[in-house]
Amino acid sequence: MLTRPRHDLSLETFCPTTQVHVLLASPVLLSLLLCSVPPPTPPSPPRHATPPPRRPRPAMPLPTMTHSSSFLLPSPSNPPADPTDAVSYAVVVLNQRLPRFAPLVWTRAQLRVCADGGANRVFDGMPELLPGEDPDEVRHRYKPDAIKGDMDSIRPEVKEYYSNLGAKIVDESHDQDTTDLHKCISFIIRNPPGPDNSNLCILVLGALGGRFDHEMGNINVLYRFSSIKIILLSDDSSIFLLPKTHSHEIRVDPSIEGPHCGLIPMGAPSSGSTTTGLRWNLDNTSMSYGGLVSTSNIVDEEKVTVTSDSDLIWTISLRNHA
Ligand SMILES: Nc1ncnc2c1ncn2[C@@H]1O[C@H](COP(=O)(O)OP(=O)(O)OP(=O)(O)O)[C@@H](O)[C@H]1O
Ligand SMILES: Cc1ncc(C[n+]2csc(CCO)c2C)c(N)n1
Repeated sequence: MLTRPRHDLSLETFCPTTQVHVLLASPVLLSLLLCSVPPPTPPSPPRHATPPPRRPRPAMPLPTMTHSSSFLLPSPSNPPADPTDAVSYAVVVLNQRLPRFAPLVWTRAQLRVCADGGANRVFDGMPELLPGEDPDEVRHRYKPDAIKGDMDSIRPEVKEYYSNLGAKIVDESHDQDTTDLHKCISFIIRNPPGPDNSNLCILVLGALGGRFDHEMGNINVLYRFSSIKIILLSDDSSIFLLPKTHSHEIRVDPSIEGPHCGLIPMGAPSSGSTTTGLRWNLDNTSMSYGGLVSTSNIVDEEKVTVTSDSDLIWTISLRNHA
């Protein structure tokens, strides 16, 4: 409710008419009154000069961003009604044990990049994940398009092997300020597998577990490239950023993921986040790192929606057989 501003109080408010009449009857009192009367206040500006109080604008609905883990399904999901909506996937392999679904994700992707020692993991790990097959044939089939990084972890024979198969090998050891994952993401953005970056989704294998500084650096990449869809994957979890510029619809396929999930305001506090589809939903709730973060939440519906005034990290557990 608006209160009347102080400067609008007039003399009349202080001197009801009856009192003024009594005072006017005595000349002495009249002169006293004239002395004690404060100098006339400047006339208040006409009402129309004061801008009317601002009404809050009705909030523009945010565009919706949809998310799905269908790339983890053994057979590709229904093709989109409009083929221009088709997602183009790129995969980045980091220097960590390959998740069990690495061969599947590799096959789904149209561009495959190894971050330095990630090439060793593909060389050693793909034949291990496909035990019934000839290791040389597997290595030949799972050839990276590019290997990027500061090249202090790739073994010389692995480098030579993939170089002979035509992989692009880029030594960026001169840059000691960005991680190998960062370098790989920059490379993919400059060489997208689709017509542009609008329907690009980058799947990162081996981003979690292991060294904590690496894990935090990997999550930081989600923030540094917040306009690009990037999904960090391990055997147990999938993690991605929900930028505040959009409202989010997360399609959850219970055959491959859930029920455990989390929503974490890592970069900045949120003064209002709202969700549907979770066991413990938020209703314009504040969250902060150091205050409320949503962990051990449970997905209750196959569609989860999230809107927030801050970028949030979404994470969901992956089922063991995915
Ligand atoms: N233990 C780990 N946990 C999580 N991610 C890792 C781990 N080790 C490596 N990575 C990821 O794999 C990428 C390549 O790692 P690699 O060991 O080849 O190089 P590095 O010199 O340790 O990494 P960087 O040059 O990026 O500091 C790293 O940038 C990081 O993203
Ligand atoms: C404040 C600060 N901390 C650490 C590094 C070192 N660093 C960051 S990323 C990276 C890997 C390069 O492949 C290295 C060595 C830095 N430059 N600045």
